[in-house]
Amino acid sequence: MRTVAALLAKNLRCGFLEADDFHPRLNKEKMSKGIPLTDEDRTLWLQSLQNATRAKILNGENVVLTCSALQKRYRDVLRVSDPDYEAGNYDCRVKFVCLTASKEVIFARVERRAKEGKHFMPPELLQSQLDLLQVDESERVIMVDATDNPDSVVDIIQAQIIQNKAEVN
Ligand SMILES: Nc1ncnc2c1ncn2[C@@H]1O[C@H](COP(=O)(O)OP(=O)(O)OP(=O)(O)O)[C@@H](O)[C@H]1O
Ligand SMILES: O=C(O)[C@H](O)[C@@H](O)[C@H](O)[C@H](O)CO
Repeated sequence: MRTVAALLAKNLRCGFLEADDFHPRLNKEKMSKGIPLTDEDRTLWLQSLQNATRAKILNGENVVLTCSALQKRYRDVLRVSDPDYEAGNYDCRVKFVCLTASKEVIFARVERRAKEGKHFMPPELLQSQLDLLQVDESERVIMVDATDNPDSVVDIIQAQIIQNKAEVN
């Protein structure tokens, strides 16, 4: 996500936030030992992400946030960043993009990155993340194939955002 999000933010000429930077040290230590976080571990983290994106929105800015917002209830916390959000209104200012790939592709990418010492996330945690992933069509999450090259992925995301806007208006 970081790869694609950084490019998207550059194209949109806006800021970019990485949710991993908001984890307390204990959460990162837990994950690096191969222990999945609990909902309790995620509560303050999601709240701090909500605060950060809300500050951008209130300042009239766009922002791209990379975040494993795996569950609808996590995404709902982030939707509240939009001061005009009304529960269940999935056309609010907070848009979600889910980058999709097979478990094998994601595992290989995460494994390579971990071996290079570039990230705390061990690939063994992937299954616990996939077990939590929940996306319902009615939520209008934009689904994009992450096996394309990053430039194409970004083009597709931008086109999809425009199309969704046209459908709502
Ligand atoms: N479209 C792509 N094609 C090939 N490799 C990619 C692509 N996108 C990302 N990668 C590679 O996959 C690895 C993980 O990518 P990235 O760091 O963007 O993922 P992430 O979703 O931010 O991960 P996490 O959620 O664990 O932080 C990186 O080594 C990156 O170079
Ligand atoms: O809620 C969580 O379990 C965490 O946020 C994870 O999703 C990782 O931090 C992420 O996948 C690695 O970037």
